[in-house]
Amino acid sequence: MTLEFVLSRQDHHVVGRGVRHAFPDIADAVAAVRDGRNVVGAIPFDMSDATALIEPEEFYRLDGPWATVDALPPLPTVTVARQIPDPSVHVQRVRDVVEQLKAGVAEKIVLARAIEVSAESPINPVSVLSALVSRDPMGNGFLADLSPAAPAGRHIVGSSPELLVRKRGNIVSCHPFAGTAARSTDPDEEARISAALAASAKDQAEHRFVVDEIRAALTPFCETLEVPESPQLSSTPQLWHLSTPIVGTLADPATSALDLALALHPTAAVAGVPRAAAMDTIDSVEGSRGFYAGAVGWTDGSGDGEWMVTIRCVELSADGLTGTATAGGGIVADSDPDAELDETTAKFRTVLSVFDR
Ligand SMILES: C=C(O[C@H]1C=CC=C(C(=O)O)[C@@H]1O)C(=O)O
Repeated sequence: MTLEFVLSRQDHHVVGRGVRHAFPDIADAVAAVRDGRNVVGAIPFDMSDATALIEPEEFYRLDGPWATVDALPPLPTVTVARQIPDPSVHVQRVRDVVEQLKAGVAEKIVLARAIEVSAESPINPVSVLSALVSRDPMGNGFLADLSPAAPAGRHIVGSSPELLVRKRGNIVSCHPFAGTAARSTDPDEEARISAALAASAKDQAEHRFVVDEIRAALTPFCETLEVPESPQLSSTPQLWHLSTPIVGTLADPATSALDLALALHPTAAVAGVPRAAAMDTIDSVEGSRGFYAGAVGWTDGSGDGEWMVTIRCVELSADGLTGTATAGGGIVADSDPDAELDETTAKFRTVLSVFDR
């Protein structure tokens, strides 16, 4: 049976194989969960686009991060075919957005850019997933077949550190990330970089927008909600981030993880504040984001589930010969456009480094 879906975390992983039913329309997926069916897959950034959600034929959850015993094809060499847009255009876009923010159009807007790579032989999505999970001490990784959203055969694969929402029984948790600094191999530099990130007023502001928005979105669902006053430092192999673990108890335990994901998505970690103004700017500046900056995850027939923010990822074409990685960063009024370009470059390393020779 084909592998349609994997979500790997440090303590467990979920796999979906085969397609019993595809849900290009999110409302059908929500109804399926209410009927006690398992739903897995990917939700696009723009909810008016088709979703890539399915009820798999086989659904299982096991302890520990995902790993495979199958022999996988090695990853091919890739070359950068295109940058979308050219890096200088991205810098100019950030400059323009900073001016808009200063003029009061919005308070925060997340801008992204893409790198398209060409491969000499097909990139196997499972090989990418395997490389990503084995390199991440947190065991984070995801793979989703995007066929339900057509055209068939595309996959999105990545390693996101950002938990959009998890629901177990009546406990709901979120772990938003926003505010970034590239890591160093030098321990003294590492200490300096992480301390500077924790002390950065610009990054703290960027982060606060996300936490405030999540608090507001979760409050109507919760009996209790614990939101720490200030963020903590979290790391991935490439980056330092500010992050805030949020935990609540649900007023109605029948609220599913998918219901909660839809109430939260897209957060200000990928869109901005106010959301509508940010989405308008993103749409007019970048065009469609597809599944980047969406949500990827699962909800089982009991309503429990887990959804990650779809970042640090690459979308693979159906023939596997092209991969498009996308990375973005939150822009606020005092953002530095050149630093924002560097930040996206550092974020691309998560997925593009798997092709390094
Ligand atoms: C939008 C992305 O990252 C988000 C998550 C963590 C830090 C972010 C930042 O510092 O801007 C972004 O909000 C991305 O990786 O493409």
